[in-house]
Amino acid sequence: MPLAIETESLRKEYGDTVAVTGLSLRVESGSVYGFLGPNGAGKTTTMRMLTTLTAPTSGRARVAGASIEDRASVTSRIGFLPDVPPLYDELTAREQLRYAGGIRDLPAETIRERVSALLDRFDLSDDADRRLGEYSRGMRKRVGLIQILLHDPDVVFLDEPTSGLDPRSARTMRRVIEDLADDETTVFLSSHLLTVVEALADRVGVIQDGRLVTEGPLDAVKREAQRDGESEGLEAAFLEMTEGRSE
Ligand SMILES: Nc1ncnc2c1ncn2[C@@H]1O[C@H](COP(=O)(O)OP(=O)(O)OP(=O)(O)O)[C@@H](O)[C@H]1O
Repeated sequence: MPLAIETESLRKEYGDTVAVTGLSLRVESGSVYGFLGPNGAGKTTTMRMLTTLTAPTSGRARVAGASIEDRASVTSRIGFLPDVPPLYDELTAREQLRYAGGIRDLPAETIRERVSALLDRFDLSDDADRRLGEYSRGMRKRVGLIQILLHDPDVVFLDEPTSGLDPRSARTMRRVIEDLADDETTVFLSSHLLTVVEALADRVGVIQDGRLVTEGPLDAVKREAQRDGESEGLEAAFLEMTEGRSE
């Protein structure tokens, strides 16, 4: 299996704070990788390094076949949905998406077709000509997601994709993530919502205090937790593996 993401001893310092250290990860193409950790563990920093938004202090990484030092190659092959999607309140969803397609240098006809098709798929066609300032949080997440799918990326990074969504919108988001994986898109999914990761991920990594404390297929991580713990499930695994180390 080719690798969609490969990192070697990635480290990021902010002044005296070590946000991420010794991070070595391998994510297979077409898989869904769940990246779990409590607040401040280093999830966002990792995603920002892998999406070339911030440079590591040391270490190396390749994403979608290119080094993260080669910003243009990486960004042309990936999409990144941050926790709060970057949208212009004064634009309508359709205007925002056409603008985003233009930044990607997509042909106008491709933009028109893909924007319409994706608005339809995400149930936003009826609201496409309303201003984003009037959109709910869930609707904004969906527009943010369409925005990063316009150029048909090989790898998508989703930071807390279901946070703040009602159950119905969260279910839609989970279905979209499944569809992406079915289409061979690699999904790197960061969340502290264990249910999301448990439902979707092939492999999981648990990060705590900037370090990867466990990594592997979902079943193996669960088994590891069951050997030590009393209760079942990834939530128990997660709590076991993060709580013990924060003292
Ligand atoms: N720009 C920055 N300047 C200084 N410190 C930072 C910066 N970004 C992150 N940090 C610090 O790095 C550590 C990791 O933060 P990060 O945002 O990556 O964690 P996280 O796992 O994404 O947390 P959350 O779930 O709360 O978003 C924290 O101690 C944080 O305070």
